[in-house]
Amino acid sequence: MAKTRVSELAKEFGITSKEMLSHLKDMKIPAKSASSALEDAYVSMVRKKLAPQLKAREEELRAAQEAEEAARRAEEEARRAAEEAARREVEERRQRERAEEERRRAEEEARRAAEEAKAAEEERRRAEEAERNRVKDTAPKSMPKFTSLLEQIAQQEEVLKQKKEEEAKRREEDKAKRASRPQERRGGGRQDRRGPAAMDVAPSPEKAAASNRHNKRHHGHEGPDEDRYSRMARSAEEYNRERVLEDARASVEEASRESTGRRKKRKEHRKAQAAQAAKEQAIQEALANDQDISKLDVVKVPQGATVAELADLLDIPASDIVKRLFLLGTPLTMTQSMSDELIELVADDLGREVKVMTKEEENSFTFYDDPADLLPRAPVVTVMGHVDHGKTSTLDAIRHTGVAEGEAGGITQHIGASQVKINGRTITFVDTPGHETFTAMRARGAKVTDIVVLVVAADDGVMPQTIESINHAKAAGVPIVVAVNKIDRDDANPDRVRQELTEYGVIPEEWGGENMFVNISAKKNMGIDELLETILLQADVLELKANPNTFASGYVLEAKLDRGRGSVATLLVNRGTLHVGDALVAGMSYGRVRAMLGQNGQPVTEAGPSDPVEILGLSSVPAAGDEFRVFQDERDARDLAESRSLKARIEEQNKVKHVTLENLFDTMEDAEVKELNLVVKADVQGSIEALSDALGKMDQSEVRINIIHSAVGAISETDVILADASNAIIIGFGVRPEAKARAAAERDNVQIKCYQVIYKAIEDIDAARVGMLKPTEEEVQTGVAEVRDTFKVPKVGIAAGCMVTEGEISRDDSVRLTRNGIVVFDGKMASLRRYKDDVKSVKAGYECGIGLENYQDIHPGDLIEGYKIVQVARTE
Ligand SMILES: Nc1nc2c(ncn2[C@@H]2O[C@H](COP(=O)(O)OP(=O)(O)OP(=O)(O)O)[C@@H](O)[C@H]2O)c(=O)[nH]1
Repeated sequence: MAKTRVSELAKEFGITSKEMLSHLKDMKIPAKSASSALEDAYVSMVRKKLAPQLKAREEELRAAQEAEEAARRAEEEARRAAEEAARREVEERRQRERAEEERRRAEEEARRAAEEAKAAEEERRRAEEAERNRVKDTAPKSMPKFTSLLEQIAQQEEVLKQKKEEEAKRREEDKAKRASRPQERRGGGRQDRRGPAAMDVAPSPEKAAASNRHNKRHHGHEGPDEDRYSRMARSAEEYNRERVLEDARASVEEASRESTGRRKKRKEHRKAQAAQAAKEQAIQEALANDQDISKLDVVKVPQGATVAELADLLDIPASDIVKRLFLLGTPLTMTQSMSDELIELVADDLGREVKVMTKEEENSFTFYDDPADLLPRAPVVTVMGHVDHGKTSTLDAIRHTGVAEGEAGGITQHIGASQVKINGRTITFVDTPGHETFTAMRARGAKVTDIVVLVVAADDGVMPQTIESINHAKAAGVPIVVAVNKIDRDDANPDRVRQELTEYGVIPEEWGGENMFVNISAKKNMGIDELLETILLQADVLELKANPNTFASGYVLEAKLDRGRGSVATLLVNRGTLHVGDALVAGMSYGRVRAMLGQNGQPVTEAGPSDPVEILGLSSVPAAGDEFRVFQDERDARDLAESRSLKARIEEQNKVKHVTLENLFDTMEDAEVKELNLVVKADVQGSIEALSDALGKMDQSEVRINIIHSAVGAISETDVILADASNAIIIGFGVRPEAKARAAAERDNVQIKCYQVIYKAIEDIDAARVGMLKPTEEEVQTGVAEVRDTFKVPKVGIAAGCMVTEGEISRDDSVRLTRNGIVVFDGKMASLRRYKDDVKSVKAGYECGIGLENYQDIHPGDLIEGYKIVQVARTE
């Protein structure tokens, strides 16, 4: 039940605190600034409300990320494709060049081979010719025979030559073929080179160079013997690769420049956010540990501080602030209080950091837990529902203790909350059913309930308090589990209950809603286990956790003054573990835990998160809903409690003096309003709350009822002194005045009224209120006199000689002079005389002289009516 800051919540949704504040405003959730603490109820409300938005945002982010990723991938792909295309282009060009070169070389070779063959043929023919000529010259008789032999040789040579030519031609064709198929040749090069044609022809110098180049390239360096074409091809390849790479890089850079800019901005924004968050965290941690946040250059400013107070806190001349306010268009004087926004604006303008502390924040604690320290805790449940729908019976069935039948005395101990175990798990129930307590606690900032069990009688359906309960639970953002009760009754109609509840947004899960429903009969003990299991299911959804290994904190559920045991308070721990002997502060009370009792009155030594426990040992009686916190040092606890009491007293005193522009007119009008001041003392806080609730509902337009002080405990002498000083009545519930108080009341004439039942007190107060109503004014005629004559009286003017005909006219009556039924004068008498004597009154049947104040125009025959304004008490 730790609170969550607006900034944390905003972070969770990935939005700015400002955006979150605007959402909160829309949802009518009170939050002043980024560091305002929010109740869990509000937090869950916000989470619920903003969940779709969060989801949408996540989607958006994911889509953006995906788009970015896709763009990046596309860029990469494009870059790779461009590189590949460039590489392929270079490769192809190189292949084309190589093929061209090969072809050219093959042609050259063929041409040279043909020339060589031609030259050799020429040579041979020339040698043959010479030989023939020589043989011819020296030939014997057998020459013809020899000649035919030569001819035969020549023929054979001719055949050989033809064969050679054919062979050369075939080789040429082969080469040409090989040149046009470089890949194939490379692939099967070895075989080809080993082939018969290759064996015949010695490798050409070009071929050797090419093979050299191949080897050298392979070894990563180039030699002077590298041929021109391969050099050209290589540099072309390099040039192309460089150019393509450069282009690709440029386009990648161009494409990513925009997103880099965005990334940079986002990074800066995140950095600023992180710094802000770190600072807020530091402030909150410091506050949580009661450290001085001024070390962080942050000034704590109480909410509603005046211009002068703010100046004082910031240690600057007030005129500086007044000037800034003027420029901001909100001129205020030194003693006027400032809104949170104004305080923050002005401080910001001054380059200062402030933390506006709400009263709640001043009195509440903020704790930080490492998520690793959090352990599951039991859910805390409040049972609500319409009167007589079976709240008590349900709780009773759950606890099997017979509370409903034995409320008057069946239970040994009643500490305000109880725990049940089911399937080895615990559930804590707040004992006081009904939304009044729930809301009263919530109004004090105490968030004790995790789950509401709404009991609806199946025979009665949705009733006014059912709706109220739903509204209260919803306002607090607490999930509702519906227990449809009394299903044992013949006229039970659980489906109708489900149907009716849908109208109020409570929709069963099986109908697509969010609420779990269980049919039960508290009386017949049916469905109770299922209800408990459902509560646990709901609790699982909530993932309730707390850190048990720290100093305890939580809320006061109920507190009272016990005759024998002193101040007794039921606490619900929501964090840490409470031990006997711990020093703690609860509201304005402090003390050491002298003893701790569990739900059945058994002594316990410690209480962990979600455990209710009754403690003894506090200095005074805290109020229900007060937050409590354990301190390491009792002195710190006492100091805090005392400073809180002092502050409360000062505030009480200052209350009447506070005038702001907003309440100025009210206060002026209030001068007409009567006040009935009360000092209320009671045995339990609940009675005080019930009374103030009832008083709040009375018509206070004419008589304002102020409870100037209320507390649990006997009526003391100080109460009487306070009542005397403030003209108040003392009301006591279940308490009596101490002897000294009684004596003081008698001495100071202070009324003390003691009651046992609340409605009687309310009746009396209402009677007193009516008694104090401004009486109505009524005119009462006193007498009538007829003007018979007029006289001139020296120094007075005209006086009328009259005869009183009706009643009795007195000197201090108001008079009306009428002529022919028309009022010509309405005012006071200047004189009333009989003969020469001034008289107090004149009765009917007597003559008298009447002078009117500042009026001379009196005629015989006029009537003078005497009248009085009397105040008549009202009966409402
Ligand atoms: N038939 C039947 N009667 C029930 C059941 N549960 C409660 N009742 C009766 O309903 C009446 C009201 O029950 P309570 O438990 O006092 O109801 P409640 O809501 O606590 O009432 P308040 O405290 O007055 O608001 C009692 O007479 C119970 O006996 C049930 O399951 N079946």
